[in-house]
Amino acid sequence: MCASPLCFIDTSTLYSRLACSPSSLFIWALLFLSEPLLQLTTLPLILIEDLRTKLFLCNNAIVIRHVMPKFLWKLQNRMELGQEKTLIEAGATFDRICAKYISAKREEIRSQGFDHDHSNGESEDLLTSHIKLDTSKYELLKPNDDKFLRDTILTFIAAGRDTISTALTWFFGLLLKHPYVEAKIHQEINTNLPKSRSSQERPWSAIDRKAYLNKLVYLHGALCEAMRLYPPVPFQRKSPIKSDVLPSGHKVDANSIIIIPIYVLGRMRSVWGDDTLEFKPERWISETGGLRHEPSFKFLAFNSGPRTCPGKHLAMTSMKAIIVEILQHYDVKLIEGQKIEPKPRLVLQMNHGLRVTLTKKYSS
Ligand code: HEM
Repeated sequence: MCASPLCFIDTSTLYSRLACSPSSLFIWALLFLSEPLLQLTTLPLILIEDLRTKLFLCNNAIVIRHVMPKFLWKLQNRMELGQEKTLIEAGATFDRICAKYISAKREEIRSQGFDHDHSNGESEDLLTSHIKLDTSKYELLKPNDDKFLRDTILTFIAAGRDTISTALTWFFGLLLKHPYVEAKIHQEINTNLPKSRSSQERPWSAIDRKAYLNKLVYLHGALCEAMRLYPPVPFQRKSPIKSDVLPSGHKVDANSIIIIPIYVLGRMRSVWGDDTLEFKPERWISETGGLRHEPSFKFLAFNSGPRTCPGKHLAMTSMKAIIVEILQHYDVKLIEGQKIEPKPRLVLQMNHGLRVTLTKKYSS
């Protein structure tokens, strides 16, 4: 039975809050007890909100650096003008937040003892594990340097936040226009996931939960399909350090700029077939019902080669966990009459966001 719509929301904002909020970090922490290095640090909520706004502004400013002549943005930077002023202010906010957080974390580690034992299953967050790095093994890493720790936090927050929120927004945009895909995902969830447990029962362990999510092959395929059509990182920019010849025979000079259009590659008929523009999760399912492996140099959403996204598995599992939670507890409907189109940015957000109604489901 469904109640009347609970709210109307712009999901792009919601997911970006979620991907940055302690609650999603909590979900991630639950899921990844076995992969402590991939856990994000948990920042206090009020700092997260400030940071979220500043990171959003940076996204625009960084794109402008790609299209504006270098001397011009460098001049703007020196004079603290325009988008560069935004970047400088965002940098200062970020430094302030990180400085507080790093010193609090160092204090916490000091009070618990450097060799605090985690063998009881208690997890260690990313920042803690970086502060405790064994410098005799990792000579280039500098755990005593706050700047190194700040840059590490920035890399993980920037790389994991907008990408996940964008992928989820496009996923729901496509899903809600393809009711048969939605029905198949519901069926897969109902078949594979046990109903919610009573309060007497032992809560799901991270391992149980990860194992359930691994069974959701069709959902996995649908997510890959959404990212094939709308890759959160729509292009990549690379430069060779010395002149070279590409496998295609093209010569490239040292420092020349090569743009790899991932959005375009995901839509090429010669790569994906005549139905390339259709949203077909079946593309990712093998004859035996398992996942069809597509090489990373063909499906480039997470990049390929030595710089492949290290958060790939974390991202896939956390996105599946979020989708299952939403679909199990809410009826999600697209608000009619909205224009859904991409906004060409560093991260491929929707131009006007995605407006949906959420109706809470009640079990009868
Ligand atoms: C849907 C989600 C995600 C997508 C589509 C994605 C995609 C990518 C892509 C395309 C790159 C390569 C960028 C380049 O070299 O130009 C990358 C790098 C990276 N990603 Fe992700 N990512 C996602 C989620 C995450 C998450 C959740 C984390 C960590 C918590 C993460 C951490 C990183 C890091 C640290 C790098 C830099 C790796 C390097 O420079 O070698 N990503 N990601």
